[in-house]
Amino acid sequence: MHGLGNSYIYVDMFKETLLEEELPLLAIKVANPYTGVGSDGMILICPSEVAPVKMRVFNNDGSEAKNCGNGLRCVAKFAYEHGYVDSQTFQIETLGGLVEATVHLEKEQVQTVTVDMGLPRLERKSLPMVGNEQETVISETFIVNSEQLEVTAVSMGNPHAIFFVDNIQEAPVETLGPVIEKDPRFPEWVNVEFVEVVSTNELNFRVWERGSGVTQACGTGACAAVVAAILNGYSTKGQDVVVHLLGGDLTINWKEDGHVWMTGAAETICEGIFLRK
Ligand SMILES: N[C@@H](CCC[C@H](N)C(=O)O)C(=O)O
Repeated sequence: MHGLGNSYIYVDMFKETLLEEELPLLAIKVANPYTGVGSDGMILICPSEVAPVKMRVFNNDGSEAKNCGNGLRCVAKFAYEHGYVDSQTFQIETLGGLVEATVHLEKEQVQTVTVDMGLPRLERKSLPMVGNEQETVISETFIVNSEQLEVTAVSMGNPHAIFFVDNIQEAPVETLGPVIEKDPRFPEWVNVEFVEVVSTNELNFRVWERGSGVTQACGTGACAAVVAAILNGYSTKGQDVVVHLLGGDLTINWKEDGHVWMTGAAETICEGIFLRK
């Protein structure tokens, strides 16, 4: 399945049994475009004790992440269309906590999904980012490869470093992205986003994802970008902001109550059997 081209191989753990220790290598194998299926990683759709369904996310380097916005929309679509939930609004457990998803239907098929992504966390310890644990990181000077940038750091359950740029076409995604991803100031590494402000309700966005590299879209990253834009005075809370990603658009709203809402597409590509060797 994919959300705006951010593709994962989804495994239905209501039916499959996998050993915990084989998961990282399996993610690497299925994600390989030459000897596997090819994807940004692997997502497990699991039974949960606290919600109808639980999501586990593995990047294509085998590392496990705590959250995935595009993955949540696809898990919601899968759970609804496979009858694992009995209403259009339901909770999904993630390693980052519980979120609420609402599926929107056309002819009984889920086309788009809205997810209450919860509260962004801004203190350094929630990323984590080195420095005073309680401090926030808003437009802080960040020198990398002798270049002086300004970073805003936001956790959406997973860590994001956001850099505002004048022109998205010239954003150094593939050059600085991998360097910042593994910068020691982020001990658990970080997702790196470059954002161009088009207007108060429109952003252009490119991402270098932790553990996966350049992807077509990042749902948690788009949420973090809107939070960062508001923290930096480019936009305001309580309005829809359209984020243009390589794979399409997401609508994000950081509401007055502090919750971030994300709406966007979820699509099934194919279903099949992966032969494990
Ligand atoms: N593509 C995702 C995020 C996947 C996890 C991320 N690479 C991490 O390691 O935190 C999204 O849509 O949010």
